[in-house]
Amino acid sequence: MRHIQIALTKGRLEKQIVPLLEKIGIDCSELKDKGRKLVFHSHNANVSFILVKAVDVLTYVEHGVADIGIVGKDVIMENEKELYEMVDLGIGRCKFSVASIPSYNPDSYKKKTIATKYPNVASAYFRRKGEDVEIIKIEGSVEIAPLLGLADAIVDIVETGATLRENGLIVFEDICDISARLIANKASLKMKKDEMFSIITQIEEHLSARV
Ligand SMILES: Nc1ncnc2c1ncn2[C@@H]1O[C@H](COP(=O)(O)OP(=O)(O)OP(=O)(O)O)[C@@H](O)[C@H]1O
Ligand SMILES: O=P(O)(O)OC[C@H]1O[C@H](OP(=O)(O)OP(=O)(O)O)[C@H](O)[C@@H]1O
Repeated sequence: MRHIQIALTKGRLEKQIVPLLEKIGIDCSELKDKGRKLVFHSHNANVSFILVKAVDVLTYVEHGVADIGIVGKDVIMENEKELYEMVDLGIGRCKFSVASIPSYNPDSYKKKTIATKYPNVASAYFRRKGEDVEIIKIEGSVEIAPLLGLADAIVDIVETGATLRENGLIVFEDICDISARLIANKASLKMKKDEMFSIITQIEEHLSARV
């Protein structure tokens, strides 16, 4: 069996993907007891894992350093890359929404300012609606922007809605649902076809048996 390198998004998704990999028989013991290490090996399969930031998962997979990546649809939508999106893993579920303070008027004709960590997703959404908006890129804690008047509204991820609620914001429009995806390097799918499809098919079978 040829070696398969899997790039995992550090944080939320990493924790949710481990049970799925274990269900298809890939040992993840090093990942569960990881300390500060960033590279891990499976003890029963010729598979290793790297833990990187979400957008870097795309970069490692696009360049073929990783054969497979696990990353949110939000990150795929924001960053155009040359890779294959193979499986909706059904984990890391959340949505993209437009949110603001209750006095925000989404139908106003005044040009709006939108704060977001996802400028490409936000501008594409408003372009589709035929609205010309100004986008301000923010790196985190985006909910503060409408509260302090930096922006009229935000485009951000909503999962439980707690962050919006606790900051007095409400959802005005839902843009789309998000979940984690298995992505693959194009060349790896050809060069390591058997190993790649063995992993992908087992994951698909496991997911379809669950529903
Ligand atoms: N409540 C949530 N907030 C953010 N992302 C979520 C949430 N729920 C699920 N996700 C998914 O989990 C992925 C990883 O989120 P995580 O917060 O771990 O990383 P990040 O926000 O990209 O990184 P960082 O916080 O280090 O900037 C997201 O890209 C998204 O697809
Ligand atoms: O609907 P909820 O369950 O409250 O989750 C949504 C929040 O989680 C994310 O932030 P994250 O924790 O990644 O921090 P950030 O603000 O630094 O991006 C997202 O940007 C929202 O702020």
